[in-house]
Amino acid sequence: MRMIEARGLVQVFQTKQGRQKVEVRAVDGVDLDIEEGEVVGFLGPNGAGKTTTLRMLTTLLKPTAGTATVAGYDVVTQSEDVRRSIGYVSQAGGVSTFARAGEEVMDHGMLYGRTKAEVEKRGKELFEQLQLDGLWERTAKTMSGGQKRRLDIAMGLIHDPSLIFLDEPTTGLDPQARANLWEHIADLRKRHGATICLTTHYLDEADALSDRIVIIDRGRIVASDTPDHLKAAVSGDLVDLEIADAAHVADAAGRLGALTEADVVVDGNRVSGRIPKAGRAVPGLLRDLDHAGIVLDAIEVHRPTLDDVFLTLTGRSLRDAEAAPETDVEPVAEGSLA
Ligand SMILES: Nc1ncnc2c1ncn2[C@@H]1O[C@H](COP(=O)(O)OP(=O)(O)OP(=O)(O)O)[C@@H](O)[C@H]1O
Repeated sequence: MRMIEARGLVQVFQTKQGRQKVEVRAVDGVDLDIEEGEVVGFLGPNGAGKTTTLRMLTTLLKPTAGTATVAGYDVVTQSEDVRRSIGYVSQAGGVSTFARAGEEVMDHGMLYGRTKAEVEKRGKELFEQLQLDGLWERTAKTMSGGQKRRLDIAMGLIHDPSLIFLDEPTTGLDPQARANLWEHIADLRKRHGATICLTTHYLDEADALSDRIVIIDRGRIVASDTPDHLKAAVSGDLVDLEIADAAHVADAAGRLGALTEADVVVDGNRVSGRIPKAGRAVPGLLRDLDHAGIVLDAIEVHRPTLDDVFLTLTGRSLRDAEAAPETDVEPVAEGSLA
């Protein structure tokens, strides 16, 4: 079953910049098809439009233009049905600081029409699966960042949704808590066959969790494929040679250059270049260098990263795009359905 189908989704915010009214096209024509059981990571720099896309798909924001069905229901005309079918964990999280964790999760489940007995059973299962055992009676105020985030996820799952939206699930967590949460997210799919959409600006997170990565930049989808295909399609592997004798550097650069259409970079005794399928090409290169009497001090081969992919697609590195200053805008209106 197709869980998400979006065509031409657009979100325009009316904002003020000083006295002037300006329009921000936060999402600018997004088409998207997501099948049941897929884990899809939306990757892009701050302000790319990831959260806004998610808010339209979760019915929190009415699209300015375009259409979308989620779990088979239209996000505008059947928003109640969409909401019943999905779990949504926002960037800010949904748990209040002072309520007892177990009670709050149960209350949330009962909002979806589940009985007290059902939500208690399901809630306790989730606490165990998400390593929150012992915290049922505790308030979120006394929990660590990682525990709070896992509690947010328990809230998002209490009504057994088959489609889950996680907005930046691990932002602000330390590396260990992030790795732990990744395991839980991977487990959700394994145990429940859930379809998961998550947004992130962490390359390693998108890579580790997603079957498919949707790269978003300036409100548009610039690529959508498996992490391996994305990396293979847009850039070769980086081969970095350190030449023992400086007199051989130019010769080595020529031999590496014969394997690639990309530029070869020479820096002192180091020669590097991107070549497609390095695993296959490097043995031949080493034999060639050896026959020519060129001795290497070192060789390193790096698979392309998602940052290389982003750079090839947009001309900017994800890190530079993140660092770009945000325009200071004040929202005037948004087409909220809530
Ligand atoms: N309510 C709003 N009013 C005006 N502009 C908005 C509003 N919400 C978002 N924007 C703008 O829309 C653009 C997309 O924002 P969005 O939050 O969707 O990006 P994002 O990719 O999720 O980034 P982040 O990783 O920072 O959450 C940004 O330029 C943002 O400033």
